[in-house]
Amino acid sequence: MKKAFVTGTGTGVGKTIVSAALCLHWKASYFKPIQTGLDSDTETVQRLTGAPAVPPRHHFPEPVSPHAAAKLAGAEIQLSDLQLPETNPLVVEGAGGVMVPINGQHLMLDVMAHFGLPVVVVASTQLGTINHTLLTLQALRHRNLQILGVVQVGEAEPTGTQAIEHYGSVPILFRLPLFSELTPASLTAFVETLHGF
Ligand SMILES: Nc1ncnc2c1ncn2[C@@H]1O[C@H](COP(=O)(O)OP(=O)(O)OP(=O)(O)O)[C@@H](O)[C@H]1O
Ligand SMILES: C[C@H](N)[C@H](N)CCCCCC(=O)O
Ligand SMILES: [Mg+2]
Repeated sequence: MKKAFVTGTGTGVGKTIVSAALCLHWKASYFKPIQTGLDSDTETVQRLTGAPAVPPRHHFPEPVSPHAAAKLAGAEIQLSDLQLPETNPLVVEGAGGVMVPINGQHLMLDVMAHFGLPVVVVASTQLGTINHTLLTLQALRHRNLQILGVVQVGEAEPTGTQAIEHYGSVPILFRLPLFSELTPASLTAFVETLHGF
């Protein structure tokens, strides 16, 4: 099944760029159910891939946690409002990391359980990633969510990679290097090197 929910160890780790890579690799559609801030991850993915995209269910202007962005907009995100598109293959991107609140009682983890998709965890290769990644994996397993693997973003760092594989009992699907120029061509060239999933 070429469907995944792309989460990460936090905001700004590279979920959108990894989602774009997966959209190219799987020839998948893209869906970002909850967007906060004036930037649009959907526009970024479409610029880099041309992938079909389902518009966000919620897009709030304040670049803060979804629960707060909704409140500032005089709204509230309901889990029942979030419907998974039928399209296949499909890449869904969360907002921030797994413990990000979407309303007064639900977290991004609840959105992931609601959708029931296998999960890809995006993590930096920088120092600190072992702790962040193992905590994220523990939270996912606590909710019995299927984990496809970890995608690392950044320069190769074998100590962290080996520790995450060993202590996290999880495959590293691939490592996305930092591109000096992030373009459809450079991302496509990288994706052509991917095999096996
Ligand atoms: N492999 C990469 N090479 C170059 N720049 C990158 C790479 N991955 C991410 N970036 C840049 O780092 C910043 C954060 O990446 P990105 O937007 O993918 O994070 P995110 O996890 O999706 O954040 P959010 O939680 O806001 O959705 C962006 O400016 C993006 O262009
Ligand atoms: C605004 C940012 N780009 C994301 N859309 C939302 C990140 C929420 C992070 C909340 C937190 O973990 O403190
Ligand atoms: Mg993003």
